[in-house]
Amino acid sequence: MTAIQVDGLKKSYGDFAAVKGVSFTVAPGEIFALLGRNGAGKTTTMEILAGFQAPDEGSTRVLGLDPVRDRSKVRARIGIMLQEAGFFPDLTVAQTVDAWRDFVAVPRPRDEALELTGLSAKTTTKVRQLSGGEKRRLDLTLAVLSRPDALFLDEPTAGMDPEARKNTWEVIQGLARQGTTILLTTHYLEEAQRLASSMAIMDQGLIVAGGGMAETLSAETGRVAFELPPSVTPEELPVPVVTMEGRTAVCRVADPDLAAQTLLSWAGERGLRLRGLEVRTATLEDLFLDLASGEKNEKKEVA
Ligand SMILES: Nc1ncnc2c1ncn2[C@@H]1O[C@H](COP(=O)(O)OP(=O)(O)OP(=O)(O)O)[C@@H](O)[C@H]1O
Repeated sequence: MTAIQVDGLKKSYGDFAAVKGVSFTVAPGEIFALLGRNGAGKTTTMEILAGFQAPDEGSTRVLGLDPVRDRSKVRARIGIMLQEAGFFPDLTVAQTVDAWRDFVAVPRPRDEALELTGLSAKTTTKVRQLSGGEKRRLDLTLAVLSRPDALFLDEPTAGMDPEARKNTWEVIQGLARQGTTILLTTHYLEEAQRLASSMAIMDQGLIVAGGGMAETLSAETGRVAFELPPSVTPEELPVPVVTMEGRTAVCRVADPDLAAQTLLSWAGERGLRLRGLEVRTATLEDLFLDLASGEKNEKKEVA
């Protein structure tokens, strides 16, 4: 059973192909991150799933329904938080939530929704007096009012301070634990890595990497970095150095623990210290940088 299914999705704006054949699935209760640079096609994909736009080609299913043909049924069961919220600036937070509750069949009580997103203290504040991060939280409040089965969150934590971001992660994780399927986009890779169990990285309308977060990252090379001892050249080391970042030697290896052990015993035999030794498995950021440098190399080869 899948909550969201996308097969061969394509969408153009005039002559410009924004999404060029995208496929992925999201299981019920899963948090799925759609990642990629500005203009990669993430919002377009999300808007099609939320029924705001029709695809040119391909099929999409949300909770087993067609987001265009079964638009009203889908809308009743999903929550949406897009990049730009259309609030009335002169309404208070409470008035905004109350107005929105009128559109929802069985809405959460206003106070419960505001408590959930950490906005209880701002009930009587006018929307135009909210900070950027607080507006995102108000948007999230409206998205969860209907207790949706699937949530679409386009950059949900943009503009939030670290504490608000962490609180929002907890809200999102809590909703997923209760069974809500969540598709989110974000430019914060640490956020995606922390929240999502699956992901797709889009570039120029195509998925260039994707799958389970843990599986994808464990297939990537890890990183061992340390300060190169003054008397040593990178060529002498028992593990190949890929880059020097100032005096820091960086090795990219499949098994970073083993590489660190090899380096430490090599240094020990020579009475050397590897200051600032850092050993870690791959992060999403490494994957992004690898994709970007692979692309650069391809461009060089073509040139
Ligand atoms: N209504 C539109 N008309 C024409 N071009 C559009 C329209 N909407 C989006 N595009 C273009 O399609 C491409 C993909 O846009 P999209 O908003 O899906 O990207 P994104 O991955 O969400 O980017 P970001 O991270 O900046 O939000 C961009 O080049 C954008 O300029």
